[in-house]
Amino acid sequence: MSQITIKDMVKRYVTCGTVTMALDGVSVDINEGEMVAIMGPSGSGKTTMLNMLGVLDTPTNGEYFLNQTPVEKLSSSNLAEIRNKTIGFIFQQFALIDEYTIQENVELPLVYRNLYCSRKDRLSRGEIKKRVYNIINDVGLKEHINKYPAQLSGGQQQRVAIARALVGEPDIVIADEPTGALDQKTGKEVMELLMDINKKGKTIIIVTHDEKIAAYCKRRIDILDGKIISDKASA
Ligand SMILES: Nc1ncnc2c1ncn2[C@@H]1O[C@H](COP(=O)(O)OP(=O)(O)OP(=O)(O)O)[C@@H](O)[C@H]1O
Repeated sequence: MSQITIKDMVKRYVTCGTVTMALDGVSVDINEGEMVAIMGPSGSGKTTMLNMLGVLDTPTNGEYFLNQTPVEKLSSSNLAEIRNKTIGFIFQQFALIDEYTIQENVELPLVYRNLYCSRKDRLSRGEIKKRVYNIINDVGLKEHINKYPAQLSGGQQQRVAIARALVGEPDIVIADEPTGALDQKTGKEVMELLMDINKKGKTIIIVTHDEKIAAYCKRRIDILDGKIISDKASA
């Protein structure tokens, strides 16, 4: 059964009387455990689609079912919970907080979660520390846990961002050009890490314009002018 179903999704922007169809009738199903690349030239609608998949934005028309639940029926607190618990996000420029240590950056999703969840579901300080340590260890950065982002290389910073995306144990990881700010060798290491995470059962959706990065994914969806023009297994 599909984890994600999008049906006839349209996103229309109107700026100074000019209409842009950023998404023009997109339909797609993504199953649990898939690793999917979304590809297309600049302006084709990739980021718009990612924003929809991540429930960061609402479509003009169309439907989105996440685990068979219609997203449009969810309250804003349910949506916030999905963004915190069900989906982990990774961005091109890492989006780490410079003034926070690696430990503090990675624990942020759990700190936010404690603010809204019921008292009985709250994680103790000790549990948070343990989960953060384990995930930082998994991405190979335990000796850097008390450093600040500026003291790490680009590849290491992206590993921190991956740890932060995973610490809440999401089912789906969404990555927007995760290797875009990295050299080729470091980008390859980050993709190998994402492949390992996918092998553990997480669904991974990556926006990229890089053929080499798309080749790590089992499925490739090409977008042009807001429409899916191809959806197939990677060669
Ligand atoms: N907030 C907005 N207001 C108006 N138009 C927008 C807005 N966001 C995106 N667009 C337009 O929608 C279209 C799709 O943009 P989108 O950012 O999704 O493309 P993209 O494929 O991610 O491009 P890139 O690879 O350059 O990031 C573009 O024509 C863009 O100019």
